[in-house]
Amino acid sequence: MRLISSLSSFINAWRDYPAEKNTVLGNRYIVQNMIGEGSYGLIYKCMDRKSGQIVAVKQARPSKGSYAEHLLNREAAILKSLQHSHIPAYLDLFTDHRHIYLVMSYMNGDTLEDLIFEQNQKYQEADCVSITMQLMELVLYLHKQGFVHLDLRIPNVLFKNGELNLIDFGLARRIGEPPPLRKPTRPWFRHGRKISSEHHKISQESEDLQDIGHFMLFMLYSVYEPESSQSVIAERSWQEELQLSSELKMMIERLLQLRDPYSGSSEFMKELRWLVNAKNFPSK
Ligand SMILES: Nc1ncnc2c1ncn2[C@@H]1O[C@H](COP(=O)(O)OP(=O)(O)OP(=O)(O)O)[C@@H](O)[C@H]1O
Repeated sequence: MRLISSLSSFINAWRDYPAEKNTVLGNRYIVQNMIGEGSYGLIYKCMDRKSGQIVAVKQARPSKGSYAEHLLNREAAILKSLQHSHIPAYLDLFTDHRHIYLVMSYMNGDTLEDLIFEQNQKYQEADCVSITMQLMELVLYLHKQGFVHLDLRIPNVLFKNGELNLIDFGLARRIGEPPPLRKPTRPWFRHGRKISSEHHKISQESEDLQDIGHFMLFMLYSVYEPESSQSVIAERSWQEELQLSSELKMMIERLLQLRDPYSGSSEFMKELRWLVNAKNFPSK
């Protein structure tokens, strides 16, 4: 059994072996380096020899077969319908040696995941609120266009010189469209209260809002220091571990549907703006 599983991982690693520097994809895009490796895609920074532009080229991960191709095709269709300077622009979709590639504009920045876990950036409440406002501008745009992102996580937000870019529209869909074939699971924070079955009946817009709640908690945990006096590490909820203002705590609880959920992204944005004014936080 163990032999079969190590053989299959070996085969998958071989199938997903990334393209080398200077490989020409689709007879047009020259690989500079691989910039990302997600569960469903391999992403390269390339030079488009036709336009001379630097672009991002995402290949459906060969070992993930038709599901990865399905996600890449969806992502291409959605990017085609969007036009925003902080969302990658659709440029091309092509097949080369039976592999599918999506070409999009190259977005600058480090992921918020790298900033927190590799570069040890710390986000206080004011930073968290101002970054969330920037992200919400994009989420509001998406929702107004009739789409939901459904994967608003720290590895999908890029940050550079105070500018925020949103990527990875592989799980995004039109509001009202049936869910994708399957959806990756994500880590959840321990809550002070159990989520009732009532709360599972959530609209798609509020799925994005729930993700924003977790997104904010990741930022806020960057300044969390466990108490050294605790001899036994008891499991505590985020409400107990983080020292948040009562207003922000209540807003996150509403996002996570632990109390009276928001009616939609506009209501949450209105509250965020109110909080920025009330606390005199920088809005950007
Ligand atoms: N348009 C882009 N511009 C710059 N970098 C990008 C772009 N798209 C993706 N990347 C880089 O590649 C990484 C992985 O991309 P992406 O999240 O789209 O892949 P994925 O396979 O869908 O990943 P996941 O398993 O996290 O869903 C990103 O974290 C980012 O560093």
